[in-house]
Amino acid sequence: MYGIKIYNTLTRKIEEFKPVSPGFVKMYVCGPTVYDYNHIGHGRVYVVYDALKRYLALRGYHVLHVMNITDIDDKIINRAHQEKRDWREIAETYTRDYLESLGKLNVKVDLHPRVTEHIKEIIEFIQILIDKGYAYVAPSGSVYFEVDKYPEYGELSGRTNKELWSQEKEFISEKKKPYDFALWKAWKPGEPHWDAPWGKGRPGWHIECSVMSSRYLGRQFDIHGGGTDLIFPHHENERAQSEAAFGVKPWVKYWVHTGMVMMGSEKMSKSLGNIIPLREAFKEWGPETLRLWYLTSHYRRPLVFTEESIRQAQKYYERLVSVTNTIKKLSREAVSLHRMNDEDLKILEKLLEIRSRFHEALSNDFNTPQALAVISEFMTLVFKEIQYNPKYMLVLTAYKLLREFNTVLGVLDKYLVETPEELETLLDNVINIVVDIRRELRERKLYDLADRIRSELGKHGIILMDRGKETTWMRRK
Ligand SMILES: Nc1ncnc2c1ncn2[C@@H]1O[C@H](COP(=O)(O)OP(=O)(O)OP(=O)(O)O)[C@@H](O)[C@H]1O
Ligand SMILES: [Zn+2]
Repeated sequence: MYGIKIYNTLTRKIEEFKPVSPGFVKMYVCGPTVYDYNHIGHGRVYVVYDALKRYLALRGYHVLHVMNITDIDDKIINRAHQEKRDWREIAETYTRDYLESLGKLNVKVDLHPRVTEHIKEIIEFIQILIDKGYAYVAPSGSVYFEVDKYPEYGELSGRTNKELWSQEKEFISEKKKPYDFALWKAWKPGEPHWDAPWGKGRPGWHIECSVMSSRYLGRQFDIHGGGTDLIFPHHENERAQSEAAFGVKPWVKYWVHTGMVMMGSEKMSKSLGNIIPLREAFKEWGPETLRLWYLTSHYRRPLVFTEESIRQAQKYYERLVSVTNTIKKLSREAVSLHRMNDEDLKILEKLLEIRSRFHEALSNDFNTPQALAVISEFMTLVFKEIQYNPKYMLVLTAYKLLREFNTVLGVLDKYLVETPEELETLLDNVINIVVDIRRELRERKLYDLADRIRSELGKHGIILMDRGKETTWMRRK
């Protein structure tokens, strides 16, 4: 099997993937600021890391996936003021929308830490930075990270020129340097606040991710994700804070960033007003199509929204459903044969070669569009060859492969489970076979075996009634 390789934004190279602890992958992804409905740009981040996690799990790793919820922030406070609502209510409303969206997209996150539930840890972390001389308290009571104390600043984003570091201009008058950034924001009237040793206030944005990732994943972990829009300043700042506080290098082994969902040549963004909310997209195209659409482009590339590209994803999804139904039908009807001819062997080899290329694509910097192209070849093989040569072994192998593909795609779950009706039919068929064999046993006067079958089935509520040579049966409800 292919070794997994992944692109690391920090080194700008595709690297061999080796987690800090063998077999255990710790992954942190920057989640949403819950001040508005999620749009289809956010959905890409959710789906890409979920699919990556599923692939790593398929390759035998245990993955712990943490995604934070930013439930206190300038954007939430502003929204609360605009709408004259409590900031907690705003956060609650859009957290619900976020969690519902994940459910629809079939994204499973292991832990969802919220900032407001980690204020104590945030204060302790800031205190460490102050004690170690990396942070200073301004006269207002705000606390800033002193960027000049961390020599590696700018490496992640490739901004080696300090001129390009300037941020949080509104605090410029009290910062030592224009590029220092807030760890703690002093309280202003009308704003939520918590008590801290240097005065009441609330956490800055970047500190939460350093704190919550280390709280759940330890002081060093494997994958840190989020959109490319977060590389500067957010991830640059997170890295500076964490490496300064822990003295561990590297804090994160692989920085993995997803490209932006674009509207034409612009990033899809609330502030530009060019968004499509996820909940509308679900109604229009369905979550499965959307999930596949995200995977049609390489995760590092921008993904430009067009109706045509979504329609293509929809067609692909319909074909996947159709191939699933075909395989299920064949698996019910296929005959088990003990012999295999050369033609069968060739098809079996083709199936296994497809499987191998599926893994080759995904293990090489998680190339999902290539994996989808390989699955497309698989579908053609089922429709053009296996359908007309439904040997049990070929059908079963195809079924197994489809399940394996879906482990990553995550769009066929409802088609791959047997429905209650299908299970009923299966059970009826199995009982009929047992009853038939029992009739033969009775004909051969092997009454002890026949009686044992009747009493064993009886224990499971299946009652056999003999009348002469014939046997009828019923299920005790
Ligand atoms: N257009 C987009 N395409 C892909 N990912 C995006 C897009 N916009 C935001 N993200 C990602 O979604 C996650 C949550 O982002 P966050 O809540 O900070 O978004 P935001 O910046 O508030 O959105 P907006 O720019 O629309 O206001 C982050 O990982 C971010 O990188
Ligand atoms: Zn973050």
